[in-house]
Amino acid sequence: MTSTGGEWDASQLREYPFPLENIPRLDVNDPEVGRCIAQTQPVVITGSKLAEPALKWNLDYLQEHLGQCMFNVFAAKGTGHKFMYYDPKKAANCKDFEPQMHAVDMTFPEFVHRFRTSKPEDSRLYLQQALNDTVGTAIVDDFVNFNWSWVTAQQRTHDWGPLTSNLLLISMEGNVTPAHYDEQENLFAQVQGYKRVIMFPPSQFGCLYPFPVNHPCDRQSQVDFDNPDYEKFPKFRNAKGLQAVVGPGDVIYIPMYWWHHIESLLGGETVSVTFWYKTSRIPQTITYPLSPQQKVCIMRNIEKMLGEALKDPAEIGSLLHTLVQGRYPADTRDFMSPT
Ligand SMILES: O=C(O)CCC(=O)C(=O)O
Ligand SMILES: [Fe+2]
Repeated sequence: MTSTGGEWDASQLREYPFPLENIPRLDVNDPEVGRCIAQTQPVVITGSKLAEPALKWNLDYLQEHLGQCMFNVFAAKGTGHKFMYYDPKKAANCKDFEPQMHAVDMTFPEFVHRFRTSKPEDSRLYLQQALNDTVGTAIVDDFVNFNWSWVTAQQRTHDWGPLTSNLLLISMEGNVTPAHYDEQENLFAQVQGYKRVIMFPPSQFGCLYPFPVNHPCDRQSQVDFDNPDYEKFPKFRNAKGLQAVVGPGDVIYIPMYWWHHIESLLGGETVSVTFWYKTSRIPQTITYPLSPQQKVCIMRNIEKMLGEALKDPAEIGSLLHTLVQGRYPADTRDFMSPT
């Protein structure tokens, strides 16, 4: 992959053991964009002007225009660079769980000060704050001037549900959001700096070994991409990804249930804004075989149902093993194909 304008170079990209192909990069007026979204295939969209008023959102501008509210900031554990999300509500399910980051909420000027004076031995920071009406009037003015007509047309064309939130992400260079999938459609607008996005389709669920649904790290891969444990996660050898580098003005479509790993490249802070939409309504006719997305949804529901039925998440694994071992090999076609 090469940089289009020389703003980043390939030496900044971390090295991983899996093969990568490029995500298509298309102009907003290219009809192929609509086809990619309709087929839930990732695509980088240029020229949409989705978050154009935010292209000036560097730290100085934001400090001047953001309100005095407290912001959600995460600090990575130790000197680590990974920001693995976890659900504090599920932490009670795992007595030995040790989060890899913790929340350190602060005002924006405090964040900027810590950001600018940070030394290599300090914890890295990552601000992840929902854009709402407490963020200051100048920012609300910019927000109102986003290209809502384009994004709402996408929502309508693809029969998505309501917009649920816009997350403002301000990252230090070199921070990594490890591979995970979300349960919403995402038009992710890059406004400052460059991010590398690596994605894997939902069909690679088995290669990426997500944590159990009742674990605080639900939806996150258990595989450490920097040091994969192939004994524990042998199918990670079969993982094959797609990648793109997004810069100011680019929008990348991250379809629901698609795995994504995101690195902030070197060159100062990176700023992004997400547009998360609920997925489309249940189709009136279901076609078989089901899609990999539908199968992920079924697996999640089975895990949730077992958790509720057993009233103890620790019992789910042994029940599932008893259900499968010696009974259901990976391919049951030999003895279960209908005539
Ligand atoms: O940009 C990042 O670091 C993470 C963003 C992400 O996971 C998302 O938008 O769903
Ligand atoms: Fe995500």
